[in-house]
Amino acid sequence: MIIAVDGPAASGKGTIAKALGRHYGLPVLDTGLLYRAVGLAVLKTGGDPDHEADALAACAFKDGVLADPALRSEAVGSLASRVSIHQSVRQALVKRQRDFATQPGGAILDGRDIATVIAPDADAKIFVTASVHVRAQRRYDDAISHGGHPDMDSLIADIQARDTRDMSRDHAPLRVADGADLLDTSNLTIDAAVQQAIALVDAQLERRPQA
Ligand SMILES: Nc1ncnc2c1ncn2[C@@H]1O[C@H](COP(=O)(O)OP(=O)(O)O)[C@@H](O)[C@H]1O
Ligand SMILES: Nc1ccn([C@@H]2O[C@H](COP(=O)(O)OP(=O)(O)O)[C@@H](O)[C@H]2O)c(=O)n1
Repeated sequence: MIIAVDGPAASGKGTIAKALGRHYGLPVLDTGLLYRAVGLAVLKTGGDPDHEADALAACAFKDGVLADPALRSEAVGSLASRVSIHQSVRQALVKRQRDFATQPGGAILDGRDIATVIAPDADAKIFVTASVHVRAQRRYDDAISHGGHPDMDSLIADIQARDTRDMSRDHAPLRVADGADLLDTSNLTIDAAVQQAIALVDAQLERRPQA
């Protein structure tokens, strides 16, 4: 069984994907980390994230990089959204994601194009969203809890810039896939969002054609 969870930055898709993983006993891949690893590698090698050849050269990272806490920063998230517009970069990361998706027993993947490109035949598809303001507030609270000094206006601007880039790119733009259910978490606690996600997945699994 494959469950696809897509959505914009800080919508709560990672939190929901992990909770679904615990509920259904399935492994979870945060595919954003792959693009973040490419963004970080470009930064470290002094390349230009907007230059396709530089970004493609950065795709040959080792799996160990995915545990690097430096991947989690807002700056690397922004670099990730710049390298991810290149078709060759997306192509270089497809096999890793499909191998994970098709492992025996099933898997959950969260990202931007899981239900549209990576696993269009997924058994369940959820598109998680929330208002820009709520998403910026979540990033703000995260930064405060890690001892940071975030600026709300720049967080809002970063999220809006990332949404625009992710939704308007030519290859695998962020959009709600055919057959996906929308889950707006703006006014939901984490627990309520997870319960709704489980209910939506269960309902989609029920509707699956019987083999
Ligand atoms: N429904 C929710 N209500 C409040 N906070 C949430 C909710 N869902 C997620 N969060 C918090 O918002 C932040 C971003 O969530 P995350 O799941 O990492 O988003 P994404 O994977 O979409 O970027 C985290 O600190 C998470 O704990
Ligand atoms: N499947 C995916 C996952 C991420 N990405 C890109 O990688 C960036 C970072 O993704 P992420 O999921 O780590 O970002 P957050 O939602 O956690 O902020 C996104 O803004 C996208 O541009 C993508 O293009 N396709």
